[in-house]
Amino acid sequence: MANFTSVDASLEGRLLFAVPKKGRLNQAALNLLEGADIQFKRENRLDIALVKNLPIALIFLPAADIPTFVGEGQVDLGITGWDQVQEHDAGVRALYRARRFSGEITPEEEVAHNGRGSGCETVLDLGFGGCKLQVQVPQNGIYQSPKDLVGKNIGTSFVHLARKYFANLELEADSANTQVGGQPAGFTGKLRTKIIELSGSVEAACALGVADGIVDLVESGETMKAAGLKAIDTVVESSAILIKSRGPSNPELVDLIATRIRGVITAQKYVLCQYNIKRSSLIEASKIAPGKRAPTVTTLDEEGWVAVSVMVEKKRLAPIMDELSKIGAHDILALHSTVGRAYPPYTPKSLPSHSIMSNTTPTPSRTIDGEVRWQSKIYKAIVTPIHFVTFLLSLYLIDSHYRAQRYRQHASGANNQNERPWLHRLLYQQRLSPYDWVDDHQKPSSSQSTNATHRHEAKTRYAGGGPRSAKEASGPWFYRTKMDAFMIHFVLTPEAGAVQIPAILRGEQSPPSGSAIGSKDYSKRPVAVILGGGYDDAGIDIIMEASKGIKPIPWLDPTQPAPPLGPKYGKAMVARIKELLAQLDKDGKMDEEKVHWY
Ligand SMILES: Nc1ncnc2c1ncn2[C@@H]1O[C@H](COP(=O)(O)OP(=O)(O)OP(=O)(O)O)[C@@H](O)[C@H]1O
Ligand SMILES: O=P(O)(O)OC[C@H]1O[C@H](OP(=O)(O)OP(=O)(O)O)[C@H](O)[C@@H]1O
Repeated sequence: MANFTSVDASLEGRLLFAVPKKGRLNQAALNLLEGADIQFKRENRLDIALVKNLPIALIFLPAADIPTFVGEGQVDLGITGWDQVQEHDAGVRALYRARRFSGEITPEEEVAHNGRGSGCETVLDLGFGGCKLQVQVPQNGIYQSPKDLVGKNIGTSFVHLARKYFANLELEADSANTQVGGQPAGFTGKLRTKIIELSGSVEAACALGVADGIVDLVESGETMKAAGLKAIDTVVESSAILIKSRGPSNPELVDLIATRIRGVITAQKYVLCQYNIKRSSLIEASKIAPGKRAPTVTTLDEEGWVAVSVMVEKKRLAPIMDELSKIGAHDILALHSTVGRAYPPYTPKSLPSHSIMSNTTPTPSRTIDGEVRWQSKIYKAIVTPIHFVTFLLSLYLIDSHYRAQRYRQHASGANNQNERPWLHRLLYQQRLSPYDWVDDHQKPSSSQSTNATHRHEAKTRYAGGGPRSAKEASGPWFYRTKMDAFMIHFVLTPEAGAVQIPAILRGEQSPPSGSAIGSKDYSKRPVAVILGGGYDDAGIDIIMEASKGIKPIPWLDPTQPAPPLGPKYGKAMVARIKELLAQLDKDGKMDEEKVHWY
């Protein structure tokens, strides 16, 4: 039972969000909340949970009651089934119709109330909880069509929708009779069909002689079949939806949640399918799985073979994998859902060298040869700590080297420099780095003026730069040479990007994050999304789809030929990014939602 009084005060200022407390929609709704980074801890038996990272309180309610709470405006937002919203709507209409019949309200007042509907507005379809509310009768019984059930007993949990359905049937039957007998027809509010309200196990009603037919939900059809029933009509097709009240307390927060959930749904809808195939079959394979834009193709070391990554709708994955294997695709792998198939069945020899599976498939020495495995354990036990310590040491050395260099170069002018100026210049070639923050009250010298001013402008625009604290602003002349001054936020996976990037583009000040990299300064919105080489078209599509229409911004895609990975790679890519951004800025294209290659 809900303990509302004890948490009353803490609900103050929070958006109330109703979530199904049990049943078919419960787990999927909780998964969505987790994906949207809505963090909460639900105490045992308490039906209210305060969200830790947003001003939201979750209210756990039966799915059937959620439309009532949202419709009445006591709760701002809710997840429930479309069928439940329809049932609530039919109930509200029935109530006003009854009041009109009793003379309590006028026909005009009834129309006005109906115009306002149930008070619930659909925000978005959540893509799960798909089912149909169907009229069902005994498989071998005497009823063949819905009209055979007029005047009979109907068992259901959806009494209002069932009443509406049979009222229409009766009206149809009566008007047919009118045409024959010449009597006036019209629904009088008295239903001849008897609707019997049942709260569960509705399918048992016919066998037990309680009802002649039922109106109940069907998904797989297993329950119906097991109860010896068959469907003869569909009343409503349903899936889970996000609904909001007419006047939510915080419309911006409602939009934010909707955007995050939309991102999660997009990411859930697709999987990344990877496979190896002969280049000669590539065109045929692209017809089977064209991806959202185009498949990403990588040449393998084995002559004539390529590795392909492509985004595939999850529900079409199995037939697509079958089709691909038919035309000779090998090592088909679906990422993010851990579903995989290898054609032909895996043997170490059958793998093309350096194929996409080589990263994920254990090497023979690790999986087949027990002795080697034993040796490698000892080897690992000795070498891993050495690697770890060496890694930490090298980080320390790099950091202290650059820290010392920054101090030497910039500590309150030349007086504080340890070396003589000529030696300093010789050693460090003092010049601004691409990511420098140039202090506002410390104007660049005339020899640096054009570049530095340009850089200063670029910095302010592209990175939202400047001192991070008052101490830093009043401190010694300080250069920030680390990438995080330029990069606000770093995204690790397409799924994370589908949630995090839309949040940042919307201007959220504390968007969800899975990485410590980046300045995390969200006070200015970013001006570009720079896609790294680790994302292929499929991954990029997932993020872009979720971010569509939020803020027009250039998306920089590293699809041009690049130098091989190595010391030159980073520098070259950064130079290209900067060059492209400057060009887009010059051409006035920074406000267009477009992909540009760099
Ligand atoms: N078999 C099903 N398959 C998919 N979705 C379903 C199915 N049954 C119900 N639903 C959806 O889930 C919603 C909640 O139904 P469910 O029976 O799980 O609720 P509940 O709160 O547990 O109620 P009850 O106690 O009556 O079972 C339904 O309104 C419908 O939208
Ligand atoms: O077509 P199927 O996949 O078999 O699903 C249909 C069943 O699911 C729902 O009941 P639920 O299991 O939620 O329990 P209930 O009968 O107590 O409502 C519905 O009322 C059906 O009985």
